[in-house]
Amino acid sequence: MDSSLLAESKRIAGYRAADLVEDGTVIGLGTGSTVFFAMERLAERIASGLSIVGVPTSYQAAIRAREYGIPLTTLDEFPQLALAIDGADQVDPGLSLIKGRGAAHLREKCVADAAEEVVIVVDSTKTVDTLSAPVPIEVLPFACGLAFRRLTEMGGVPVLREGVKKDGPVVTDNGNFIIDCNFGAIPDPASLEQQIAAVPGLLECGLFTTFAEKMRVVVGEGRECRIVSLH
Ligand SMILES: O=C(CO)[C@H](O)[C@H](O)COP(=O)(O)O
Repeated sequence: MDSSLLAESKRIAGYRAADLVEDGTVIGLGTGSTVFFAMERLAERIASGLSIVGVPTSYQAAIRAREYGIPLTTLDEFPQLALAIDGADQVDPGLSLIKGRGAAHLREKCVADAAEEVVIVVDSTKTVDTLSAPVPIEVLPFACGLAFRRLTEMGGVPVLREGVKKDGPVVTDNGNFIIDCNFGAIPDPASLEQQIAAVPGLLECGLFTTFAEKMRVVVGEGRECRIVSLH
């Protein structure tokens, strides 16, 4: 997909998701370029009278939301959210996801858990038959060596994520490191998510397999979009 069609696909998905937001609600604001389009549309709706408050999932989301004039709060203040809008890196037919390109998946998973409904916005290049992208994993720096050992024992190929315009490892908004672990094709993402969660020091991985029942995925393709859910 060329870059202008890709941007249009993201825009159409983001706008459609923002139109699902109801007045008077508290919503999760995910991280990434597709969610920015949802924020752009929310800003338009706020200018027309929509009243919402957002819980940002990252510094990036908070900064952009402020630029758009979206009022913000915290998950501590509102541990129950009506809806969360977020992006994804891959989506399979059972609505399992890989997230975390932006290293924000730990907070994104907390916000998805808090939300009654999760709306995922993607362009059509993100839909796959089987998840296979490297899985981002937030790791306690103290446990990095152990994490490499355990992930290798699981059959993965772990790589410490390095900064761009910053020497050394990426440091997350929570002060931790990110390992991108390549498992090849992932036929049973729920089982892999559980295995990773069982390793001390691995704080959260980018596999999202437990939210499918309350999820809608808005898939943008050029000027069209479709909404996928399990029911
Ligand atoms: O998981 C994420 C950040 O941690 C993003 O939501 C995901 O990477 C999608 O980003 P984009 O919409 O820019 O493709």
